[in-house]
Amino acid sequence: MPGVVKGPRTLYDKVFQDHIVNERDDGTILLYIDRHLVHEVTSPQAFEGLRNANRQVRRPDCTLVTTDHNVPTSSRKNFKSAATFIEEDDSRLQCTTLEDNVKEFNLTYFGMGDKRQGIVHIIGPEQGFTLPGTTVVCGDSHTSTHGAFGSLAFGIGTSEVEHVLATQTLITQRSKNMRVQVDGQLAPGVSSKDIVLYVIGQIGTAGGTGSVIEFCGSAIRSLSMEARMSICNMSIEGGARAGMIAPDQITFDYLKGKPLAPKVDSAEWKKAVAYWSSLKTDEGAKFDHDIFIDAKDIAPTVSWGTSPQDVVPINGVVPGPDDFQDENRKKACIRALEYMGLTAGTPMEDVVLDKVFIGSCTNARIEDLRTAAGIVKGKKVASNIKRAMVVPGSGLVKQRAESEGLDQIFIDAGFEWREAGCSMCLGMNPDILSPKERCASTSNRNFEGRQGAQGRTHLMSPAMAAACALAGKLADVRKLDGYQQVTGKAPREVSAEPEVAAPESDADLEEIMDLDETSQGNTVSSGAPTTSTGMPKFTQLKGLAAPLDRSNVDTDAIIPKQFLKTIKRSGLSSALFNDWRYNEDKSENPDFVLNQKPFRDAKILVVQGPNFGCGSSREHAPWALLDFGILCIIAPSFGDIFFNNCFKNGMLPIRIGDEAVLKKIFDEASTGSDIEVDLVNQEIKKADGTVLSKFDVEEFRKHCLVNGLDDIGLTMQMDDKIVKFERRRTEETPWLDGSGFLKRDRKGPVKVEAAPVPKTNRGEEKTEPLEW
Ligand SMILES: CC(C)[C@H](C(=O)O)[C@@H](O)C(=O)O
Ligand code: SF4
Repeated sequence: MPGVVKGPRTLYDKVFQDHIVNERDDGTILLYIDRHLVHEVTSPQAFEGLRNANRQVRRPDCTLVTTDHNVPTSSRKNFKSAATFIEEDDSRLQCTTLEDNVKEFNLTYFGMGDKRQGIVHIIGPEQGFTLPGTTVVCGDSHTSTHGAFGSLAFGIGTSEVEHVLATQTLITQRSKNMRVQVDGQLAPGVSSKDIVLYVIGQIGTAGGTGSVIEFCGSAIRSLSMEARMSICNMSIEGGARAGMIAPDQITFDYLKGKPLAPKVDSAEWKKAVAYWSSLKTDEGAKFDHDIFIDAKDIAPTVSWGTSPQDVVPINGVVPGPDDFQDENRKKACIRALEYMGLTAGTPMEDVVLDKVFIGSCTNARIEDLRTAAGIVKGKKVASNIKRAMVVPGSGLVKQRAESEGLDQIFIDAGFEWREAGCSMCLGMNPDILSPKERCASTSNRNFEGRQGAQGRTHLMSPAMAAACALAGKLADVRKLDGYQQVTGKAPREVSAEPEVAAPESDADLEEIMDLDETSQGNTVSSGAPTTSTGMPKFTQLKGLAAPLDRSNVDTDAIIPKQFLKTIKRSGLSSALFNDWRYNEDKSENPDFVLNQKPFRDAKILVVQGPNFGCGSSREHAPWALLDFGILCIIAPSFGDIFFNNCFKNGMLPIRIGDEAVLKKIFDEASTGSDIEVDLVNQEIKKADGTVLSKFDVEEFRKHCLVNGLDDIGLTMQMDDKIVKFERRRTEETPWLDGSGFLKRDRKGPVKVEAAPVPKTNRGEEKTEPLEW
């Protein structure tokens, strides 16, 4: 694990260091969190945990809540309340539970009746809630978006959401530093989405694992804030913990006039800009990994497979297994071609589409909509396209687009103009693909089943999606007349006036601020368990180990979206690996390992391919594994958030990097013999006691697992240190205490007394002391 940095520091080192409340000798750090965004999918169990332990939200003034994943994007003309508007029972319950929680815990909430409602990663920047140099978290993997402001922003699981709500801190470790430098001029037709797809194609979906990526270079500096957000948004698809871009004049100009940013030209603004300007990587700072990219090598890029690393230039062809050296990638390619219904060697431009989706937290900002509208203006969507949708990222983006007449351009061309939400990015709402439908999408994930069971997703930029809609197949935007006017802005000089969308005028904001902040009342009470479930001690585990020969197993595959609409942690076992475990007629797929005789009772999963649990932050993935009976996963590498989430649930993920050793364990597991995982001695053994491998585990995590400790209770014992940190924060960066509408009706930060006796998640009193 990287240690404290002496000498020149990176942007990440600086922001991280500025938020350390406490550091243990083993590198476990208590990190202060400035900004917490909350949505309906990953919060119900967290609020329930607070309620069960009689805890409050420590900083309502630093917490902003909205609803996005479940909301229908149909017209809200007759909207009265989420309770009456949302037809689907589980979706409605998740949204109304959120509304109950925001009322109970006194939080600021943009509900469906509020113009500021939208995708959580669109509304944070839009409101100036996201500011340079802050730590930003959300129970959502695309929190990385906010790193475009030079903040350290990352996704967390639901247990960590609860931890932040209760303590405004997180227990974490330092990440490695990775630099992706993109220099030169982007060619016309090439956008920031193409940059990030290209980068992921180069580094792979595990390329950034364990790292925070700093994006820099002249091509990045020339981008607007919205374009930068699209890049940082997808750093998670490159496996990184977060993506960051150093703040500059473009950032400051974007923030001017935003409701929650310091007032322009006030003393606070000047102080803030002086601090923000210091947030740059020092000359000579060390990066653990360095990637250099020449912007002119990037063409409009599209995905062909089921992982965001499966990309080619639009004028390329569908690759085949022979194009890959690595065995895991060869196997994954065969699977992906079959799933996507593609044949190696087919020109990408020959691939015929069914649907087009312009939306998501990657590309549903005003600039994205302007670009797409510029392409389709005066033209028509091809007749073979069954449905083309534009879904603005927030109510304010929608309002702005309508004031510019973009809605009419889209409607005239044959697009549907929708209300704000996540929509078809993952289809937790009514917007989904039917089986085998092929979609051009501006979203960020092309995993199996992501946009609908058996749906086929091709990722691309808004300009490209617009061009595809017109062509009815994958198309090269550069072949359309006049595309340069819309997409081919020459990169700006760094010092030039930024071409960012003008901030909302004060008059607009006044009107917006007068809107009712809390959504309409509802009467559905939470159905979450009233007692917490608890975390048994983990010392030794002996049992069957199921061998799984797959790489890049994403959390969408571990538990698909339709099962996330629960407000409980339990009962998810039947949903585990749903699309692999069951056939279309719901019968069991006999080829899937967990359906095979001995492995139905597996307690351990041994995964042969890398990057297990990549993608979404959904803690439902470890909950489903746990509910099935699997307490330990052995794999070459893991997605960072999933890895973390396991520990929070008393589960042990073990990294075995040595291929030969892993093969030995895999082969032993395949025989159906028991395997023993001895956490105390950090050994994996055969049933007869022969040691197959030693393994590493961080000391603090081991301590918590072995003793079944609840880290919220532990952290609350550190209240004096948190209070001291907050005092300093108020003095040095006063703009971070609640301001604007977040201050309304609040008399300063809420003070929470430290719990006298720490309790476990299950409410048992703990006796095990821990030295911080
Ligand atoms: C629901 C949420 C946990 C998830 C995420 O973490 O990314 C979702 O936003 C997604 O895009 O899959
Ligand atoms: S990735 Fe999609 S589902 Fe996830 S937050 Fe963004 S828009 Fe919503």
